[in-house]
Amino acid sequence: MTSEVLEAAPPATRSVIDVRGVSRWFGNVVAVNDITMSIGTGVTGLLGPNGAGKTTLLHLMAGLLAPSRGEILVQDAPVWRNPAIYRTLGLVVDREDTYGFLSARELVEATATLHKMDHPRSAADRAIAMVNLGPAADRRIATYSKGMRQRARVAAALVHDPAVLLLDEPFNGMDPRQRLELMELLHRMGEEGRTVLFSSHILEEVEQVSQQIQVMVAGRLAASGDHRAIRRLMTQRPHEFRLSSSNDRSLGVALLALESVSGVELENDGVLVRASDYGAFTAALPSAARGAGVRLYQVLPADESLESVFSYLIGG
Ligand SMILES: Nc1ncnc2c1ncn2[C@@H]1O[C@H](COP(=O)(O)OP(=O)(O)OP(=O)(O)O)[C@@H](O)[C@H]1O
Repeated sequence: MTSEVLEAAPPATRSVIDVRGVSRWFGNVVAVNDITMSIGTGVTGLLGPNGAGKTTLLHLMAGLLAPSRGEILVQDAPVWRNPAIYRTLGLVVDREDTYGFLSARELVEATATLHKMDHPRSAADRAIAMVNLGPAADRRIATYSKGMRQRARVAAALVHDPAVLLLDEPFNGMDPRQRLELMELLHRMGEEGRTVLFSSHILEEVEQVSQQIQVMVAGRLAASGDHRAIRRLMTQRPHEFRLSSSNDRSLGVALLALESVSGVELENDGVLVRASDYGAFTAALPSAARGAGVRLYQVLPADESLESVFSYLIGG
């Protein structure tokens, strides 16, 4: 499985974004390494740890960066050196800086004017309503919260009603309510037949919004498919847990009898358990402890860092 892409399920719809053997390097750094993927309509999550190359890939898709190798098509047209494609695309970059002296309405309207829309004012009103920024739209952006600023940028990216919307870490810095609102907006846009691709380094976040997930690690495409299949790939793998209980030795003995456990180690203040199957182990643990007459105090994954999950996925 080392460098092979784990194809968990075929894309649900016809391809809108076609990435064909694309690489991009900066000097010696290979940010995107020979990626081939197709993204259909609806919402797709681009999941990967920091530095995986997500931003670079999104910028390549938006026609902001030239591929060092390969090509990207959006609706069958190449994106690089093709300004006409900007009508089709909206990009929300992962940056805080927006012109703070403008109001959201001015920013969004200016963007509509740049797109040479016939009625920039009404297009701006529509986009602002879509992101629920109405009451604050005439205040200076400098006075906004992080989440509001993000929504102003989303409105600017949406103003020309693009078929494809790309968002780089759009949930960063949002509070739970703003997050939910943006999730609903992305859902709605996907259901309307648009192609929405957003990046994130949080699996739970991606799962909540998108059926389809593309996983990137160290510049490469590590896995691709339906969110349930990706979750399975990430959970049905060797896993370590640190447990503490009323009697660690008895617990250790009981756990060794489980088929899903491949090793048990007594530590100073607990037990380290190696489980061959995350799902099976967590399901069996409570009754195993009960059966041994042991009270569980704490169950903590010992290797839950996202990096360890990803390095497992790419066989590292
Ligand atoms: N303009 C550039 N010049 C040199 N190196 C770059 C440039 N842009 C990106 N890189 C490098 O390419 C790699 C991928 O970066 P990229 O920002 O695309 O990753 P990412 O997945 O978006 O990560 P993050 O979530 O941290 O932004 C990193 O090693 C980064 O340092």
